[in-house]
Amino acid sequence: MTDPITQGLLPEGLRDRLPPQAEAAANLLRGLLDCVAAHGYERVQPPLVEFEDSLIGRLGSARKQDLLRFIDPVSGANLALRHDMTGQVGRIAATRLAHIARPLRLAYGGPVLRVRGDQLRPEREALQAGAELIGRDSVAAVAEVLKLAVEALAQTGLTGLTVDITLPEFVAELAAGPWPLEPLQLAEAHRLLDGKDVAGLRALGADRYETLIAAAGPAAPSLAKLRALGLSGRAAAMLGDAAAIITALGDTPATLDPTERHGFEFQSWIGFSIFAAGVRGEVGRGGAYTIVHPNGDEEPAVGFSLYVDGLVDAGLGEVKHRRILLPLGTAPEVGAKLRAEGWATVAALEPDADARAFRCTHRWSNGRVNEAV
Ligand SMILES: N[C@@H](Cc1c[nH]c[nH+]1)C(=O)O
Repeated sequence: MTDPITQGLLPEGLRDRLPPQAEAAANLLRGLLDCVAAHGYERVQPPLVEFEDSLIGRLGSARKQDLLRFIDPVSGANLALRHDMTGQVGRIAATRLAHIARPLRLAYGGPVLRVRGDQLRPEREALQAGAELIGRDSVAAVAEVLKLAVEALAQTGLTGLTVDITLPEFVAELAAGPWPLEPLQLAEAHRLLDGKDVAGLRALGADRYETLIAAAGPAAPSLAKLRALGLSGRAAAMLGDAAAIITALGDTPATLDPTERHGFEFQSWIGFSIFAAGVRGEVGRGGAYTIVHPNGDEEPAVGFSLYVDGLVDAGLGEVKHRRILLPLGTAPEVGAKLRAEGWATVAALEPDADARAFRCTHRWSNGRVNEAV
């Protein structure tokens, strides 16, 4: 009989990381957080588990069914595993760090858990690293955050970075002003735009919104098409702000889709996804959003979360340690000196140990470093 437990099987969507990927993941996380820290973002470490209501209430990004929930056997409270750290950082900013001057720059890294994987990413556990700039969601703030995300990803060795920008409130802005829609029509228009359903929009009498589908694409032509619509007010201001952010991105190619909302459930005026060559799915995601304080005050913020697993799977972050076997009885000072020089030393526990069997490229013998044979 093959019993899944004795076979060491894991529940669906969960996996072990083995050498060298486990170390690669830790290296990548450290590299990303070092980059963010160098820009003044200070690390916070929220817990893995919180009150279910706190994870659902904050930012409105999760529904009950998105969380792995359980009853705390100690307190009887309903708890859940975090599925994203942004809301937790918002909670910290709005409570324990409410008295700290804004803008407040915070960083975080750790595992998150989704109840369900999707086709692109069947894994349920993900290693997230991110930064949140709290107290601002201006063009300058968004540009800082987006450029930082790109810089952090680029230093891992990723290439072919591209940024997809969306304006999750743009359609609602048009519906409230220049291209009026009733609330029910707006909800339907959103749904049709999500499905890029031109015929549906016509049937709804929202023909004008068709042009938004055609306008999605590489940033410069997209902006030109959207500007040609001759909009004014906040919708026009959003386009101007998006243009400034795209300019700030410099050489990093960007696309603009003014209607995309999927995956941006809590982001406000701007959201973005980052992709890279050789990595399946997004390597990062972020945008502007609102933090609600205990007294009901609302505070703007902008940030990003990077997803480390795709980078590990692409082979990044692996350090090729030079491994040397120290035969039984080697003086401790020899090992200390070699480690100080950057070697990983592997101490033999028996005489005649075979360096290759311990995956060592070298062996200490005759008082010096020798290639393993
Ligand atoms: N945490 C969000 C991205 C984000 C960070 N800050 C704002 N938005 C996500 O992973 O989808």
